[in-house]
Amino acid sequence: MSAQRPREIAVRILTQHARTGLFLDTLLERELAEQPLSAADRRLCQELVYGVVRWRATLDWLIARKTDNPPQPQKLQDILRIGLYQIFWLDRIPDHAAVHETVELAKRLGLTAQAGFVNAILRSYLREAPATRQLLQDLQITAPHLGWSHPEWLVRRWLDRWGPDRTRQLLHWNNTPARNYGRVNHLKTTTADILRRWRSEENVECDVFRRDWFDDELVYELRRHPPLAKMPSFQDGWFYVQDPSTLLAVWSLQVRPGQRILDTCAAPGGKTTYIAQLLRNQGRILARDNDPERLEMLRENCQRLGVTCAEIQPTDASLPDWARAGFDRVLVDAPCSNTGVLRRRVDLRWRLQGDDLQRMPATQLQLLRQTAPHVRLGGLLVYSTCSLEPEENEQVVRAFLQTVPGFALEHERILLPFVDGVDGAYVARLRRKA
Ligand SMILES: C[S@@+](CC[C@H](N)C(=O)[O-])C[C@H]1O[C@@H](n2cnc3c(N)ncnc32)[C@H](O)[C@@H]1O
Repeated sequence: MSAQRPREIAVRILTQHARTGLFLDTLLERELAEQPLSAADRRLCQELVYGVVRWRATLDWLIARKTDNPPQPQKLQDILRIGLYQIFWLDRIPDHAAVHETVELAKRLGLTAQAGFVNAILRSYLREAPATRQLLQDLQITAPHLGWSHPEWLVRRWLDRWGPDRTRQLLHWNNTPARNYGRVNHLKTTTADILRRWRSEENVECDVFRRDWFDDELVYELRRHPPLAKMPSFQDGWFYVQDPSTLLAVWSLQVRPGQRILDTCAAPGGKTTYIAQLLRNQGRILARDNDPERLEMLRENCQRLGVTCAEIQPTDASLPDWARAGFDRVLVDAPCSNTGVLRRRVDLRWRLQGDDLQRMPATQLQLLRQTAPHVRLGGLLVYSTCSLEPEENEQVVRAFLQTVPGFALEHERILLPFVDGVDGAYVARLRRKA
């Protein structure tokens, strides 16, 4: 196969994504594995794909202003989006190069007849660039769902709840590329050793990241690093990549060595492996999930991180199960709408539907109800999500407390990106009365 250019690959991924609905990460991984691109071209391809999906509504608004019959056929629309994204969002590509490359791209992809149309729209925006930049800024105030490229129903509910300033901070957060954080795995190394290895052998630049829900010198922001999966320290299981918000649920569990812990929705294991670390592998974790592929990831992660205290079991936790009881700690890290992690999963905002927030709580409540009997008297049940929505958080917990006797709410907390500087997360700790 002849070498392909990053913009061509980006259009192909975007078109496939629109046609098949496959996850962007999957498509990117597949395409980039097949193409011999330089590191810079890979970065450009990734940036175009993620950027265009993230800013889709704003880009389409720009395109619609200049065309009579929006939207254009998929491939043409994607080419225009890529052109405009380079002009208004990517500083490092000179404007004229962005136009030239995009027009050539249209020709190479068989749209020779439309190349003049692409050229006309992009050049017209180049002429009006300062005014358009101002227009885009105004749009963030007058129509934030378009100005910040989010579903309108979601922005409306956030505005009702938090008002314009905080909502804007959240929308900005969601459109900012996510940072990578490594949690040091003390089952395999010490903080001093991994820092030495990162800096001297692996050319990593990192900063310690501290919050009140985990120990100091545990989490590091990886500001510069080689591809994570290729780092020997990653392969050796010296660290796990996760957002610091995910550690709050485990902190709430109050883990002590020797305990028996049930982790009902465990895959791919970010929390299971941290629980094992706090247990110092002394105690038992029963780690369950109902998704075979994710269970495989859980297995690999436990093995890589040296977790020896976990038994992994495929289980549908929404069904009754009387076989196991008497756990000191039970974690229900429930499937949810994921509205707290939209910056990490850029295509998710377009998959979300308003009725997800009616559908998910029933599943979440069912998981809590079926899991509750496994907690020993006096033990703890922690419920967590990465949703910002009350329907999936406090309302589920209230519905549980009203219908299942014998539990008391001990602690509840929501992490908000614009307050805590981490992804969104909700955690409630309930104690089973002795
Ligand atoms: C938020 S994710 C869990 C993330 C995990 N705790 C971690 O920290 O890496 C939710 C998980 O619930 C699992 N799940 C969904 N429905 C389930 C069910 N009925 N029984 C068991 N697991 C379920 C999903 O497969 C998914 O892995």
